[in-house]
Amino acid sequence: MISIRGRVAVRMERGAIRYGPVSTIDLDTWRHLPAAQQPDWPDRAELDRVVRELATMPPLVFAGECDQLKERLAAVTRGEAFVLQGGDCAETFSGATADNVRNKLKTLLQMAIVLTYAGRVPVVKIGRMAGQFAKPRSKPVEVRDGVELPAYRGDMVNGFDFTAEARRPDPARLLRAYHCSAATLNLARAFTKGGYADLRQVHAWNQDFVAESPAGQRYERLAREIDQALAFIKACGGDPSEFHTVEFYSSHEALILEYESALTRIDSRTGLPYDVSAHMVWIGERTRQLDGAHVEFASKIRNPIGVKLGPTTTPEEALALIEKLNPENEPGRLTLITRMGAKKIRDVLPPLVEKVTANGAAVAWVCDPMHGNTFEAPSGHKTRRLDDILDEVAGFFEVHHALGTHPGGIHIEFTGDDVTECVGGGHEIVEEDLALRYETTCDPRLNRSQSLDLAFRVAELYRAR
Ligand SMILES: O=C[C@H](O)[C@H](O)COP(=O)(O)O
Ligand SMILES: C=C(OP(=O)(O)O)C(=O)O
Repeated sequence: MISIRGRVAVRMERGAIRYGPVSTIDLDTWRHLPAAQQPDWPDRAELDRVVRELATMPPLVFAGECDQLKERLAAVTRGEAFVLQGGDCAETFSGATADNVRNKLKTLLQMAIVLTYAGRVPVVKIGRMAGQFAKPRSKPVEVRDGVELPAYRGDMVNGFDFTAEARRPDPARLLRAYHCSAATLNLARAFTKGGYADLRQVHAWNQDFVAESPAGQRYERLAREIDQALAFIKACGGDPSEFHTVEFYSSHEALILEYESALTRIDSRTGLPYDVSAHMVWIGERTRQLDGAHVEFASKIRNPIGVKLGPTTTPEEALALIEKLNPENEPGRLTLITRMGAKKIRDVLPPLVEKVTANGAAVAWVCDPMHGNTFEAPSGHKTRRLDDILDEVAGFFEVHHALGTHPGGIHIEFTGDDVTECVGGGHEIVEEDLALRYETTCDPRLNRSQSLDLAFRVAELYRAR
């Protein structure tokens, strides 16, 4: 049991340091509550051994970085910045390669540039990366040709192959998830701080297949305008090398509580607990029960937290979650990620936003236009239509516009590759194309040109407000 009792806290508040006693924080209270979507670990002793080992591992992120992200999200809450959160649906161990990480970052950087330049808004860049290795599932088992096996729950838990051996939950995978997260984050930090993300590289991110797509060509025109703007800044005596690095943050769904709990540490500056597996973690639609273990766990850590809200969420539930997760109403602490579906958003989002706003809750509103818009194509592939995704985003902007609240960002599943998992887009992918390059292990992701299509549309919507 990890607990901190009677410690002295040092809290940074608006630059001032405040000292005060921390009340008893028992970080294990989640263990007494029902935890949805947890694997049925066959070997408890092995799990305990792995958890003990994880607890000795260095942090993947620092508490101070989590606080910095919280400040950035506070700006989103005030309507001064926009969140771009995205990456894989499910990262895989074999996918933790230099090429994959670079391609995903390229997509994120290109989208962020479109939003910043065309949308005229500072963008907070958060990857669904370096830890997104666990998935909640609709059914605990999968049946193929009469054979029933445990569902694939992400590489952190079991293997994707449809064999009894692969599908057996294996605690050693928690350690591998940690190491893959470390390698991915290390590379992401190198790319974003070491010159690759330099604004003067805007053209370099647009090479390979995407350059030929209509979105890639549109991007190239925008990149040329940025060149001119940088030349202008230089001519005025400014220093374009100021745009040499970007801030990048990691995030994933805090699903497997043994893993998240083993990576929760007491910050030496403040005496407060942070989940150092990522800068931000979120609670999924399937695990956001108010009296459940995930909400309890998240209520104890000091990271910025996201909560997914699906179409059945009532305003009372949203308010209760806010009260539990952000009782001090700290701006930047809580992001509500709505995933309603294009057909429902215009009906179900307004009462939520109205009640939460009337309550004075400081939250960032982010739109996940992916998870409410999945359907099965005749070929059996799970897919999403880019048009539905764009429509949900448009509905999100309409609702916030009508209520005078800030549409604070988007949360999406994309890849840096030329996959064929979602239909539509400038390089029209039709249902018959899905089998060509369908590589996701769970939900369908936007490819790079579809992601750019989306970024241009979001930038237009943001500017039009
Ligand atoms: O990514 C989200 C969920 O894990 C996913 O939508 C569940 O998919 P399933 O319905 O195939 O289990
Ligand atoms: C499972 C996910 O979403 P949701 O909880 O909204 O279904 C996800 O984002 O991977």
